[in-house]
Formats: sequence, C-alpha cells, structure tokens
Amino acid sequence: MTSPSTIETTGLAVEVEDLSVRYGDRRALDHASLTLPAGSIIGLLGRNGSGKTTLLSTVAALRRPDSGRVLVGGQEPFENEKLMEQICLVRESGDVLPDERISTNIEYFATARPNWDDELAGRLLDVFELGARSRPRQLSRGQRSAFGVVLGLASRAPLTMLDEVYLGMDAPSRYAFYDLLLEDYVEHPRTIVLSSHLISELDRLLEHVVVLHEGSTLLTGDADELRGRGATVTGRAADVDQAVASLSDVTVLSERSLGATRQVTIIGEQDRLGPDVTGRVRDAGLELGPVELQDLFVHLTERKS
Ligand SMILES: Nc1ncnc2c1ncn2[C@@H]1O[C@H](COP(=O)(O)OP(=O)(O)OP(=O)(O)O)[C@@H](O)[C@H]1O
Repeated sequence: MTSPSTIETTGLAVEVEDLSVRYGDRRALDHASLTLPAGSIIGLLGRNGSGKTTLLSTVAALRRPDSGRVLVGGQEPFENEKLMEQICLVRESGDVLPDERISTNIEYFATARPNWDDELAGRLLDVFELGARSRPRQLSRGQRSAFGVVLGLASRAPLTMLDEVYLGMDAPSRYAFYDLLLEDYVEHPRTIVLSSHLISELDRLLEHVVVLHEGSTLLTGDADELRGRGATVTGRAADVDQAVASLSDVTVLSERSLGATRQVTIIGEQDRLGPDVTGRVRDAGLELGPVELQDLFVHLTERKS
C-alpha cells in the first residue's frame, strides 16, 4: 500500500486494464487499457463521445466497470472510502450545492479532502473574482467553471482530475488557471489529469498523453516522445515548400503562413521521422521544431475515423 508521504510527493498512479463500461447497449469504453503515471500532468484527449468522462467517472468510482478493472495507487476505488479522499474529480456539470454560498460549498468540500488548502482556495477565488457569499446557481457558466477549478486545485488531491471544466472560462481566466496550476504543481507534485478535445493551449503543460477513440486507447505515451514523432519546418515560404516537396514518405499535417514565413508540420511513415528527413531539412537551412500535440491528435483521430 502507498504510504501517505509517498502520496504527498508523487501522487497516485492509475492502471486501467481491459476496461469496458456500457450504458445499456452502448459501449462507452471498449476494452481500454492505459496507465496514468504518478506525479505527472496528463492530457486525456479524445473527440466528443470517445469515453473521457466515462473513464474519469469510473476511476473516481462513480461508475462500476462492466468488465476489466481500474487500480488507483494499486487499489480498487469502488466503495473504498479511504482511497476516495485522495481522489478529486471535477466535472463540468459542477457537483456542487447550487443554492448554498460558495463559502458553505467550500466548507463542505474541504471536510472530505485531507490535503485541502484554505489559503490557496482564497487566493484562487480572488484571481477569478468569485465572491464567497455568492451561490453557484447565480454564477455564469464561466464563473461556475472557475469555481470548479478552485475546488479541484485547492483539494491538492494526490489524484486530481478536471474533466473539461476550464472550457467554459474566458481566455484570461484560462491562462491564469494554466499558470496557477503549474505553479502549485511544482510546489506540490501530484497526478493531475486534464481532459479535453482542445489541446493547443494545454500543450506546454502536458508530460504524458492518452488519446481515446471510440472507447479504446488510440495512443498513450510521454508527451515529449510524441512531440518528436513529427516536426515543424519553418523558414522562407519558397524554401519550406521546396524542402517539403522533396521529402518522400512524409505527410503534411498543417500549414501556417505569416508574411513571407511559412511553418509546415510533417509526420513520417509509421508516425516516425527518419534522420535522413531531419538532416535534409537542416541542410536546407530551415528551422526544425517539435510537432504540436493538437496536430498529432487531429491526424491520428481523423485517420481512424
Ligand atoms: N448516461 C448515458 N447514457 C447513455 N449513453 C451515454 C451516457 N453517457 C455517455 N454515453 C455515451 O457513451 C459514449 C462516451 O461518452 P463520454 O461522455 O464518456 O464521452 P466524452 O469523451 O467525455 O465526450 P465529450 O468530449 O463530448 O464530453 C458516448 O457515445 C455517449 O453517447
């Protein structure tokens, strides 16, 4: 069993083995297997309906597997009260008391969270301009999302899962959230899962990525390793076009132009770029950079559809 000090410093790992979950006849998860490594920020990516919420709900023991199993820190979460104190899932739907004041909601939430940090909660409420006396029912969608973020971060749960909560927030609030998340994570490492189908903003935060597609695991791995599977080629538009046209066995994932500069994202056969490709790009005097996870995600899920 994991000791409390290990939980504090590294968070809880999740092992999902051959997991299937059905809603009636509909199979939301179909023999999915994956690992969420302890002490990392993980992007759980997938198109609408791919099974992200179902997976997180099963990990948080809100649903029971139809077959297969989930282990959190080596233990099954279902009806495991002690373990549930260490797991925090914030869903876009809220899971708060809509007619009670924010301060009351916080008191209620904090009692079930041994690592709860009141000072952090207060700071986050200030950043997102949420009054302690207001009630969730009176908040806008974005403000309710921000309140979810407050509850998720201030819980400091060894396994914290935020299910698309931040999508309703406006850009300044989202960027404040990303900065605060990173700042707090560096001081208090834990396992943080961010689910989304919009990942370009999250890209820089992610250390590990899981892509679900139609209820199964399409891809899972270290984010840097995935970023290295393709490349961006940047330079003068004409030079980039000439270099990319000369590369055989390369697929273009996206193109962006700014004035005379062009950036093309490429990926090689079997999702690898050989040294011959990178060498030729460098020889042409062009800049080579990592691929954006969003481009890789769109490419992989489109190809599967
Ligand atoms: N309560 C439910 N009853 C019946 N089917 C459901 C229910 N909840 C989800 N599903 C189905 O299960 C599948 C997976 O849904 P899920 O909500 O887990 O996906 P998701 O990846 O979180 O989607 P989104 O990005 O749109 O939130 C979908 O096909 C969905 O229609």
